[in-house]
Amino acid sequence: GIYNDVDELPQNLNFDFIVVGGGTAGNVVANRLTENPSFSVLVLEAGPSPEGLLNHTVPFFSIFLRDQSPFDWNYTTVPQIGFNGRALQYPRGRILGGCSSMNRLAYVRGSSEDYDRYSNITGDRGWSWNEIQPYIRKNERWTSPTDNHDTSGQFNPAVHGFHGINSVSLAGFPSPIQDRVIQVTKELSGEFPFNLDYNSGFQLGVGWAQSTINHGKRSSSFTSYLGPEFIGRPNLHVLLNSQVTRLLQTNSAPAEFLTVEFAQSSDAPRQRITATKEVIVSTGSLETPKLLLNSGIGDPEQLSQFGIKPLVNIPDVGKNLSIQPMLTLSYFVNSTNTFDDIIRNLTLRSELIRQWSETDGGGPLGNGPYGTHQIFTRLSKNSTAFKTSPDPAAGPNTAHIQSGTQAGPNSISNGNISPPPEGHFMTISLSLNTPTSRGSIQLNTTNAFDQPLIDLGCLTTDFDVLALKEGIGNAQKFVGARAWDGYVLGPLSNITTSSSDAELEAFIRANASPNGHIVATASMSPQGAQHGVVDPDLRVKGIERLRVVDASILPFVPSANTQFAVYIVGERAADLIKAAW
Ligand SMILES: Cc1cc2nc3c(=O)[nH]c(=O)nc-3n(C[C@H](O)[C@H](O)[C@H](O)COP(=O)(O)OP(=O)(O)OC[C@H]3O[C@@H](n4cnc5c(N)ncnc54)[C@H](O)[C@@H]3O)c2cc1C
Repeated sequence: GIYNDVDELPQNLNFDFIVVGGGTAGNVVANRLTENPSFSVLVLEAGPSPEGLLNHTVPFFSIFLRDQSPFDWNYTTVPQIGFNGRALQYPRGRILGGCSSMNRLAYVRGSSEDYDRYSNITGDRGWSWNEIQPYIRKNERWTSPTDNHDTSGQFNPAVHGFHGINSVSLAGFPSPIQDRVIQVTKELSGEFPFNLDYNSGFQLGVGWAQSTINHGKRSSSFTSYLGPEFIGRPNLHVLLNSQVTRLLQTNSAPAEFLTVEFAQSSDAPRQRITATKEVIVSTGSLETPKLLLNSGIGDPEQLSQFGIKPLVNIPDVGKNLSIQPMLTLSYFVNSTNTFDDIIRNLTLRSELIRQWSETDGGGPLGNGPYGTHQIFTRLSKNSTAFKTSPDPAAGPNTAHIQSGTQAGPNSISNGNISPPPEGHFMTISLSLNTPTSRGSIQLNTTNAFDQPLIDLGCLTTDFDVLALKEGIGNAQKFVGARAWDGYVLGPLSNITTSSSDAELEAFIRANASPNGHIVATASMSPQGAQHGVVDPDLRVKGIERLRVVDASILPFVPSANTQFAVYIVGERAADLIKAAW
C-alpha cells in the first residue's frame, strides 16, 4: 500500500529491503523484489503521489513541470563558467515516480555500443547490449498509438517488448511537420537517412519518435511498476513525504549501513528503520552523492571539513558528473498550425483538455512535446573537434548529436515556457550526447534538507563547444532542405549559416542549457578498482548490503535520453539482489 504518514505504516513489520527513493529505478526494484512473497519491501519517498495531478498525466503538459513547484527539488546550480556564469534553475521530480513522473517522455535507448562500453569498462558482460535484452522485454510494453493509425514503416516490432510493464508508443496525433521531415530523409539521404527504428541498437539517422505514453497518458514508474495490479501486494509498502537524511552505520567490520534515518519535514523528528537484508539507494544522481556524503561515505578530507566523521573512504562520491548540454534553434514558419497557441491561448487549451478527457487521451495533448522525430548524427570524420579530444562516443556507430523536430516554439525545450507573443515556429533541439566536460555534486551544509552544490561543468572543454557548433551546422543543413521551402521563413535567433565562429560560440554560451540526463556521480567500476563508487553488481565499494540503483551509477551518459537506461539498471539490479538472497 501507499501511506502518507509514518503512523499509517503497519506496526511490528520487519522490512527485508528498504528502497530509498521511489523514483524511476526505485519503483522497479520494489516491484521486482516483491514478486517474491517472502521478501518485504519498504520504499521511502521524499515527495507526494502524482495521483490526480493533470500536469503529471497529460503528456504535452510536461512543459509546465519546469518551474519551481512543491513537487520539485527546485535546484539552482552554482554559476556555470561554460554558460557565461549563469546559475541555472534545474528541475527534478520530488514526487513518487521521480523524474519519470515529470520528464519529457522520450524513449531512447542509445546505441548497442553504449552498453557494450559499460560492459567493457566494468568487466561485467551483464551490462552488454546482448545481455540486457531480457530486461528490455521485461520493461517495455509496446502500445498502439491513441489514434490507432497504421504504424507499419514507423518502427520495427522485432526489437520491442510487448508484454512488459512500462508503455511505449508512437505519437497518437499527427504533427503538421512530420511529412516534411520524412521528405528530408529522402532529399538528404546521405546525411539524414531514414532509420526505421533508432532503438534497435543502431541509432544513426532519422526515426519516428517513441515515447513512454500509454494511450495519451504518461507512463511512469509510478503508473506502471506501482500500478493497481501491484500496489496491493501485502509485502510492498510505500511511505510518502519521507526524506532519508542519513544512512547509519550498523556494523564496522564488515561495514554495513542497514539503518535509515528519515523525517517527514525538515523540522520533524528524525525516525529510524532498519532493514534486515539490504538498503538500496535510488535517490538519483543529485541526491545519492549527498546522502552518501552525509552518511560519512566519501572523500575523508572533504567530510572532515564539514565535521562529518569519515566512515568509508570512497573519494569519487559526487565526482565525474556528466550531462548533455543542449540548444534549441527556432524558425518562423508560414503557418498557424503549430503548437504555439496551445501554450499562449487558454481557451484553446481548455478545449483540448476537454478533447483529451472525452476521447481518453486523444488530440495533441496526448503527445509528448518532444516532437515528431529523433535525428542521430555523428560529427564529420575530419571535424576540428577531434583535434582536441579522442572520439568520446562509445563506438563508430554512436551519435554525437541528437536532435528533435517540433512544430512549436524554442521555449518548450528550454524550461522557459513563455513563447514569443507573436508568430508560429518550428524548432530543432539539439543535444551533445557525448560530452567530455565533467562536473560534481558536493555538500553545501550538513543539513539533509539543504541543496548540495551542483556544478554541472558543462562546456568546459573545447571539444564540447566545437561539437555543438557542428551540431548547429547540421541543424542548418536539415532546415535548408527543399522540403521546408515556402514553410520555414527564417530563424528566430540571429544565427545564420554565415555566422562566424565567434558568434556561434557566443550564442552557445548564452543560450545552451543542461538537459535532464545527469549521470556518473556514483559510477560503477570494476570489482576491486580504487576509482568509482560501486562495483558492477552495484554494491557500494567496501560496504556490505548497501547498493546504489539509479542513474548515478552510469559511468558515461548513453547517447540518448536516460530513462530507458535507468529502467534497465533497475531491472537488472533487482535480479542481482534476488540472486544474492
Ligand atoms: C526535466 C527533465 C526532462 C527529462 N526528459 C527525459 C526524457 O524525455 N526522456 C528520458 O529518457 N529521460 C528524460 N529525463 C531523464 C530521466 O527522467 C532520468 O534520468 C531518470 O528518470 C532518473 O531516474 P533515477 O531513478 O535515477 O532518479 P529519479 O527518477 O529522480 O528518482 C529519485 C527519487 O528519489 C527521491 N529522493 C531523493 N532523495 C531522497 C531522500 N533523501 N529520501 C527519500 N527520497 C528521496 C526523489 O524524490 C525521486 O522520487 C529527464 C529529466 C528531467 C529532469
